[in-house]
Amino acid sequence: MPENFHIDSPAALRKLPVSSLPGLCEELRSFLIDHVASNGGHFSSSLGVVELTVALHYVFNTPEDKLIWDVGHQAYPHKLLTGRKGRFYTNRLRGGISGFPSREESEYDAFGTGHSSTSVSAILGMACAARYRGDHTRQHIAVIGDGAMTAGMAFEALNNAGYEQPDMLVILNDNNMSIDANTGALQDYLTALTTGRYYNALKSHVRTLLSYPGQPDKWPAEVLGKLRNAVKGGLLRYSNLFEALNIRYFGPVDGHDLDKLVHVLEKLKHIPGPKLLHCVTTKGKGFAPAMTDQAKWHAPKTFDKSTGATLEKTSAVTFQSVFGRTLMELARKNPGIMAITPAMLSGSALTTMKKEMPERVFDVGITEQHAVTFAAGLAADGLLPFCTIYSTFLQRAYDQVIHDVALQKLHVVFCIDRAGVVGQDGPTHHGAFDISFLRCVPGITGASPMDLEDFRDLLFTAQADRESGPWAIRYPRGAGGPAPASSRFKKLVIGKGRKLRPGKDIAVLSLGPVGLSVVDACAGLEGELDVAHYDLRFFKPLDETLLHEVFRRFSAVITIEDGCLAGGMGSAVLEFMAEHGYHAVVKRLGLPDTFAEQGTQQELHALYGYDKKAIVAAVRQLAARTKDLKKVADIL
Ligand SMILES: Cc1ncc(C[n+]2csc(CCOP(=O)(O)OP(=O)(O)O)c2C)c(N)n1
Ligand SMILES: CC(=O)[C@@H](O)[C@H](O)COP(=O)(O)O
Ligand SMILES: [Mg+2]
Repeated sequence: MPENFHIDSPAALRKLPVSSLPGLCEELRSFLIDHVASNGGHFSSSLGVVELTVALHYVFNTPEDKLIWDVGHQAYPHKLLTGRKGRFYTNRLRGGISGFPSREESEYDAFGTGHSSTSVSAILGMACAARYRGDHTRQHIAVIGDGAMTAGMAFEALNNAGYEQPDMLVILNDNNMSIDANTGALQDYLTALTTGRYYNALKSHVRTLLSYPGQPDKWPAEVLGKLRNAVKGGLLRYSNLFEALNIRYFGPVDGHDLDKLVHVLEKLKHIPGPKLLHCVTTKGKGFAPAMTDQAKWHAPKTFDKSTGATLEKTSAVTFQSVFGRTLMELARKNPGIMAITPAMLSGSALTTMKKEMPERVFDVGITEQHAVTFAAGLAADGLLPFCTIYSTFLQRAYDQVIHDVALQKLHVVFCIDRAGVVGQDGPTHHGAFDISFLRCVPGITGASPMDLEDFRDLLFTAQADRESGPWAIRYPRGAGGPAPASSRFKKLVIGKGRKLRPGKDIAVLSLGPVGLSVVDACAGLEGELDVAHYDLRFFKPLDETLLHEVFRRFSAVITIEDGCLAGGMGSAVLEFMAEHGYHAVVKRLGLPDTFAEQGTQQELHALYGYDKKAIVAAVRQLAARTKDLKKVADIL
């Protein structure tokens, strides 16, 4: 057994001599490589912060001292060192530990994360709370990556911290990568800092100047003092972004050098006020393939650890690949089309388009709010932005959707990726709420394709009519049934659904790819029940003609959506029914009023009652119930 393998608590860690720490890091790395190779998960960010994690828990008195991991996808070594090594085999699995820090899971997880750029605000809140209580001993540390630092929210927090001046430490983990290459002027600035071109070079020139022999004798003390103040307080301070915000800047420091890290962190413990330590690390450190192709190894599926070869090969055509290809196809014909992604270039399948037409694809950093208003600006000036955002991250930009796009009737097409349950990322990442929060925004056209061909047609239709205002097209993570049969586009009628199957016993209304499970369920019920199936396709505007037909013909209706029930498509159908005075028994299937847990998408569809089996059961149950009701009505 490796020497330090038993270390799974910071208390035990702190008993080790500093000289043992590199050995522990090696063991943690090899555990991580083994684990992710056989289970998949977030990988290279965790590999990059092994030394930093060990040093932080070594120097600081966690969990009394508060430590927050931004995004939290790099927190695997933190989990291993804080009592979760034994349960780590359940990481991201249904019922297992979360892939992100979670307050419910451990007292060492000072703040739940998953979405980016929250750590500085949260640690500032804790630091101010401690100050208010008169607690001046507790330490407050946030670890934030260079990608996460691009978000407005991180800067809002720094701005506030520089003003409030509580004792807190921000560790900027600069690995020069987001998921894909980090973009933006900030990254250039950080690179300049790490290569010592500006701030540290200036600092050292100033030091030399101020200690030049003989000078103090020649210049009057008052003049020298003024010069010193001017240089230190003005020139030096304003040549560093963080110093300019009243946050003391330290670094850059090699984030893999344990001696150095322990030494610097010990020192910083005793320096009051807000401080930022610029730590330089390598994403994927210790696993050669991950250091070579860092984007690919952000969150791999299972792989062979000796070769780096992927083990899970799938031939399924995904919504993402169809999206990437279709948008390029449309953009070749329509010069107004632009693509925008807030730091999810490869996840949103825009990498190829970026290569082919770089000036028409904007990776704007982790800036969902900016991404939406930037798209609004492009649209206001006559271009046709396809603003591609994961459903869960669009939550951040709700006001921008309403105020900057919808209110001004701008033709922005929101491509809402990862809609519905996403799988093992769990509650922080499920795209549960978008139908509900978009359905109430006036003027938006909201749609969800059932299959890949329909998806292409929706994308085509969304760009075809410049007067159609904002669009939202939601689609899930992963496979979308058979590949599109046709390479031609059909212009769809906005707000029109389709009847996929006539029937007389019961009607099922579906929205999006869950419709494919309904198709299977109906086939399974053949000969037993005659089920009608309607694909609503649009959740706004609703297809009122279709709904009149449904409620005139059926007294039992099931609605199915991959999203939350509260305010969702089923709710819209109920509103329609009430408004038009129809009476029917309506059973809604979708996500209940809880935060959906983690698990594979299939597991979650089953758990929340909208996989094929659950649909069959729901149809049978509702059919039996309405039969009974009919009998009672006949007797009465
Ligand atoms: C609000 C939000 N937008 C996007 C993401 C997706 N995301 C997760 S990690 C990541 C990159 C973060 O880069 P960085 O902070 O530098 O950490 P690294 O991966 O380099 O360790 C992105 C874009 C997210 N989690 N939250
Ligand atoms: C931590 C984070 O937010 C991303 O890494 C996210 O897990 C990516 O999800 P996809 O794998 O669905 O792109
Ligand atoms: Mg980074």
